[in-house]
Amino acid sequence: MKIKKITLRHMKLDLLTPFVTSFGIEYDKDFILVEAVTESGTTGWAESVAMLDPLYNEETVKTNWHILEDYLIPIILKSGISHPDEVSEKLFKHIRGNYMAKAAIEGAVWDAYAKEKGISLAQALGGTKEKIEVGVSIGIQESIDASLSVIEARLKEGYKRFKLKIKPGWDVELIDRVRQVYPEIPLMADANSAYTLSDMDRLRQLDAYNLMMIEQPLAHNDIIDHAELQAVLSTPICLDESIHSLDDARKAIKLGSCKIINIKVGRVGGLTEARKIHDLCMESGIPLWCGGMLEAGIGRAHNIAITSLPNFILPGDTAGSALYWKEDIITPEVIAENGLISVPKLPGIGYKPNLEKIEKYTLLSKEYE
Ligand SMILES: O=C(O)CCC(=O)C1=CC=C[C@@H](O)[C@@H]1C(=O)O
Ligand SMILES: [Mg+2]
Repeated sequence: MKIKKITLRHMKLDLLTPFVTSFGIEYDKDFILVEAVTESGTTGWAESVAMLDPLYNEETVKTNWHILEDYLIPIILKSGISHPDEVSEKLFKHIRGNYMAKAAIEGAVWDAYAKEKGISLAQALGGTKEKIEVGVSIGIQESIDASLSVIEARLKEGYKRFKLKIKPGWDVELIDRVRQVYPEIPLMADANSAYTLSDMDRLRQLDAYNLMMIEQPLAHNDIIDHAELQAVLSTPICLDESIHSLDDARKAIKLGSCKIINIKVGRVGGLTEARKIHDLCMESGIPLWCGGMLEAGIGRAHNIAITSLPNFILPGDTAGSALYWKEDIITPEVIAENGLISVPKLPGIGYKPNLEKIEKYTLLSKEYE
């Protein structure tokens, strides 16, 4: 397979409601959309999950555009590709970091490859599920009552798991109140690195609430302190930001830094690496779930495909499009019915990019041949 043309688009979609975490507020979503056309005319699509500002990690829309334009696209356009695994294992191997940029173009190659084989992306990855269970990620609200109202609404929609963003001062009281109202719901907390080991006693208070996990309590690039914290917490730690590769996952498991891992395809450099982490975690008895980065429909489609692999045991963040966008850039939109999403059987990502909506939300586009 040979990619003859790549188009980058800087997209901007307005979130239905601002998304508040321990590190900032997102009112709308800027991201790069990658379109790759093969010599036989097949088109593959993927999204970069890099944010406008370097708040989740060091990558941004601008750094991605530079790495894609000056390094990754020239490599792809001059290479023959017999399998998408070659993109990360060979073609991009010498390029350090920039995982979200790499994942964006590797994902488009995977989509095109699956389409040329006439199989779904899920099938191409080795997925086994017909449906996936999904939950919701609920940002920091103006009040605990507001958080309770959001949970009530999502519970009625049938979502399978409730992730609450926490930070110092918005943690124990919040979880306590939620547990008073909802003693049994599958509940977890995501701290986005808002704590340090000095907060150990405060974090241990959360052990009283039967949380599924506490996600990324400590520094974004740490696995040592997380191992010390996990040794005293009965609640499983889930790592998100700390895991960028198969090697990071291996070391975190070896050290006992976590009992669960949140896979984000963009954070780990693409679907090939995500599948390798999946296989290691399956051998090691570490359950996975697929995290979200407020993706639009094409990114959500990739998340659905990877979540179809068997060790994605826990509900992920890939909720329905309607929770995020007035209108999505795919048809049909991603629909979660009673917290379940059917894994598409059509070739590739299984959702049709909506070119009219893509143009509507494109701020800038550039073609590379
Ligand atoms: O896409 C979703 O609904 C998940 C959103 C979400 O929880 C996150 C998005 C982006 C960065 C973080 O704030 C956070 C996460 O850590 O998972
Ligand atoms: Mg997270």
